[in-house]
Amino acid sequence: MTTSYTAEDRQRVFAQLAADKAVLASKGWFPATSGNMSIRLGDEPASAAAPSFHFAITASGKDKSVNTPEDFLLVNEQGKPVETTSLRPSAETLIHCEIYRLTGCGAVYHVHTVYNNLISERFGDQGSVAIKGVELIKAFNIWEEDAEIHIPILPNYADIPKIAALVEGALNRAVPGILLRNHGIYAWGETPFEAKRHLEAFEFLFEYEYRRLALQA
Ligand SMILES: CSCCC(=O)C(=O)COP(=O)(O)O
Ligand SMILES: [Zn+2]
Repeated sequence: MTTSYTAEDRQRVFAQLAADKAVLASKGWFPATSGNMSIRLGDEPASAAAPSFHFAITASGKDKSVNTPEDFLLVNEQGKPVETTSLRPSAETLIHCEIYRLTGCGAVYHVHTVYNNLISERFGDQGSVAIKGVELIKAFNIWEEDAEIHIPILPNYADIPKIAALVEGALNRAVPGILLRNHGIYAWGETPFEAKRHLEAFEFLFEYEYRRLALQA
């Protein structure tokens, strides 16, 4: 594959990942080394028609609340490293691959929080959670009044390829995120800025829904 990005692009993307990782870590969203993040390199959309692409992703098992020179590596559309490195890509890289392939997005961020775990468990049996009439739904570029969104929830198999195989069937094109039951949220966007905005909106909505249900109890 001829790459359409330079060494400077690689450094810029690693720096963006480091900056966003620090912000998400400051919110406590990477407990116990959990979570992973990736940003696609190059300008080509990762569509089915052009399935070759590279992305930078967090190395597996790292403490995401600290910055080191060994936090990120480059992989291809199959999740295989494309540079010589001792680092292992995230154990969940195949889920990132599938999200890029299906959506052509530019960044995928994944975090584990108490609220996303509780909501995914509460609504896991129905396969999605509905949230309606909250202003922050506009963060997903959904502007209709009193909008309702349905966030898909997948089972949390230990076998990551088994989860990745379910992403296509679960994807809701209007909603840039998927919950894994009792695990966490994957959120994506055309840019890292958008992926982070979507992630923050999801987490707000999960806390909102948890507290709304608690008020009713
Ligand atoms: C202790 S977290 C379990 C693995 C996980 O769900 C996760 O998000 C982090 O895995 P990675 O390989 O990306 O560090
Ligand atoms: Zn995870």
